[in-house]
Amino acid sequence: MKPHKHPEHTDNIWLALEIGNSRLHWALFVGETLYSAWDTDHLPESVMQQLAECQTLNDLLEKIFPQGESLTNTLSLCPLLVASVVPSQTAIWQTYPNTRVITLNQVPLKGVYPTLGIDRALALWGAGKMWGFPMLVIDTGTALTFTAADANECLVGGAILPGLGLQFATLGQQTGQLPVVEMQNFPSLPRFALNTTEAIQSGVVYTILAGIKDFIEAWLQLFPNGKIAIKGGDRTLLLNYLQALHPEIADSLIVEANLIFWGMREIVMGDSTDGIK
Ligand SMILES: Nc1ncnc2c1ncn2[C@@H]1O[C@H](COP(=O)(O)OP(=O)(O)OP(=O)(O)O)[C@@H](O)[C@H]1O
Ligand SMILES: CC(C)(CO)[C@@H](O)C(=O)NCCC(=O)O
Ligand SMILES: [K+]
Repeated sequence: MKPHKHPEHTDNIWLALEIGNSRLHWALFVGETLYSAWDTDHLPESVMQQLAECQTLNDLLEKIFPQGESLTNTLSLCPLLVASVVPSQTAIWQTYPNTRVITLNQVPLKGVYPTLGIDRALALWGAGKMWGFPMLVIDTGTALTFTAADANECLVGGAILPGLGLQFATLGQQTGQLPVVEMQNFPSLPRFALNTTEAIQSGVVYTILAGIKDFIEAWLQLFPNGKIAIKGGDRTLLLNYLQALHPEIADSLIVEANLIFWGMREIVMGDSTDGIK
C-alpha cells in the first residue's frame, strides 16, 4: 500500500522510516498527523547500487516511488526520520541530506541497556505516551518481543524469541523432512494434529499463544493496572487465535500497528531545535 492521494499542505511534511528485519515500514506525516502508512520490501540489490549514485533526496525518492512522480516532487525536500534495527541498511539512508537517524539515547525511556533495540524502545515510548504507563508492548515481528516500562517510564525489561515466520522457516530449513509451512489465514487448528503441516502449525501457534498468555499474566501480577499493546506483522493472525482461546485477554489488548511511528512523532515533536513542526 502506498500513499494514494497527496496532502494539501506540504510545508510540514515528514517521512518516517522504520527499517525492520523483514521489511521497511513507512509513514507520511503532516505535522503531528499520520497521513498514510505502508510497508515495502527491503530495497533489492540493483536499486541499492543505483542509490549509491543518487545525488539528492529527490533522486532517492524517485527510486523508491517510481510511479509517484508528483508525490516525489511533494516529498523532495521533506525530512526523513529513520529508526533501524538493521545497521547495514541505516548507512544507505544516512547518505542523503535531511535524514535524521533516531538512536536510543534520544528516547526518553529511563533505565535502558545499551543494546536495547530502537524499535522496542520507540514502540514502548509511543504506546506509553498514547495510552499511559505502566505499559507492556508485544511486537509480533520477525522476532517476537515483550518490552515493558513502569509508571515512572523506566524500562522493566522484556524478552526476545523467534517470531512466527522465523519458527516456520527454521523448522523447514534446518530439518531433513519438514516443509517450510506458512500461515496466511485463520484456519481452525487442531492442537493434536494428524498431519505434518498442521503439527508444525499447532506447535508454533499454540506455544506462542501460551507464551503470550504467560507473559501477560506475569505482567499483570507485577502491575495489576498495567496496559498491554500489540503490534507487528503477525498481530492479526495471533489475535484471532487468542480471541478464540482467551477472549478476555484478547479484548484487553490495545491493537496498534503504528506504535513505532507514535514514538518517533513524540521525539520529533518534542524537539524544538530540529525544525520539523
Ligand atoms: N506482507 C508481508 N510481508 C512480510 N511479512 C508479513 C507480511 N504480512 C504479515 N507478515 C508477517 O509479519 C512478520 C514480520 O513482521 P514485521 O513486518 O512487523 O517485522 P519486521 O519487518 O521484521 O519489523 P520489525 O523488525 O520491526 O519487527 C512475519 O513473521 C510474517 O509472518
Ligand atoms: C529484537 C529485535 C530483533 C526486534 O526487532 C530488535 O529489537 C533488536 O535487534 N534488538 C537488540 C537486542 C535487544 O533489544 O536486547
Ligand atoms: K520485531
